[in-house]
Amino acid sequence: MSYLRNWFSLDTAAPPRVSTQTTIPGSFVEEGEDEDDGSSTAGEDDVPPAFPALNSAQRATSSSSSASASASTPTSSSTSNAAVSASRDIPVILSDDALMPPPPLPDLARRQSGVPRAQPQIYSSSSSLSPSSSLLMPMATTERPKKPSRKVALAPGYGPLDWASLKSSGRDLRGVETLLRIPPSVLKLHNKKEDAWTAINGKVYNITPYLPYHPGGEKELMRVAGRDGTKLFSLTHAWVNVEFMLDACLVGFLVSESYAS
Ligand code: HEM
Repeated sequence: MSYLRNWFSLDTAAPPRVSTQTTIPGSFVEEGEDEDDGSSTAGEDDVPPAFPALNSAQRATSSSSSASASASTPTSSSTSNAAVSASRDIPVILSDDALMPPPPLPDLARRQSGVPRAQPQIYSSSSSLSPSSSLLMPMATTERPKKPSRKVALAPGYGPLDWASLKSSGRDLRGVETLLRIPPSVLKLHNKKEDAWTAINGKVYNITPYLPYHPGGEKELMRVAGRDGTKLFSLTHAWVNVEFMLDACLVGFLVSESYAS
């Protein structure tokens, strides 16, 4: 308890109490309420380290106030060293101005109802973070699709996976022995459902086997039968990997009339 008294006691002018108890050298004396007078040699060893530390920033900033505090405290010659250091160590209570300012309010707490929330910093164009790294609701679920899907209902057994397994089945989907050089005049002869070719990005494909598998429907796909369908294809779905989808249907390469002969 003596160390607590040293910390918090302001009554440093009070004369030290003289212990009436005799201490037998070498015997253990428990540091009880009344045994320790702070003046014995053994008591000095038990004085806790100064708090704040002697070289701490807190002590440096509050040196003026603690100096005045100790100046106003009369010290008698009988006051122990521990008591003197205790008067210097009185914790200084900081005013609101001296305290660190509180952290800014989180964004949600600052929101007002009806007022749209400002774009968070991580969405700024200079940021490399994508919106998916935010805790906000994903944009995709809140926005309506710009255009309704024009996909058709495919017959059972004609889904994308069925097309993939047909491609890898080894069945002939080309209808030709070797890859050909095909001029536009030859291409336009293949414009019937049961014999439909189209050219996309310079490659000519037999699209007949793919017709029932096309998610956009047979009718749409037949619009490019017998001609160069590159433009219509790209306008409709440039993201579709036609080279991969129709690799098993490749019949040759589109060439100019003069080059074909
Ligand atoms: C010739 C090679 C073609 C291939 C391999 C092909 C393949 C595909 C594929 C994979 C899809 C589904 C796209 C998706 O899920 O996002 C699709 C959708 C579609 N395709 Fe094609 N397509 C071809 C040509 C064409 C052509 C020439 C047209 C004519 C305009 C067309 C019209 C459509 C339409 C309207 C859709 C539905 C798009 C939507 O989701 O709204 N396709 N096609």
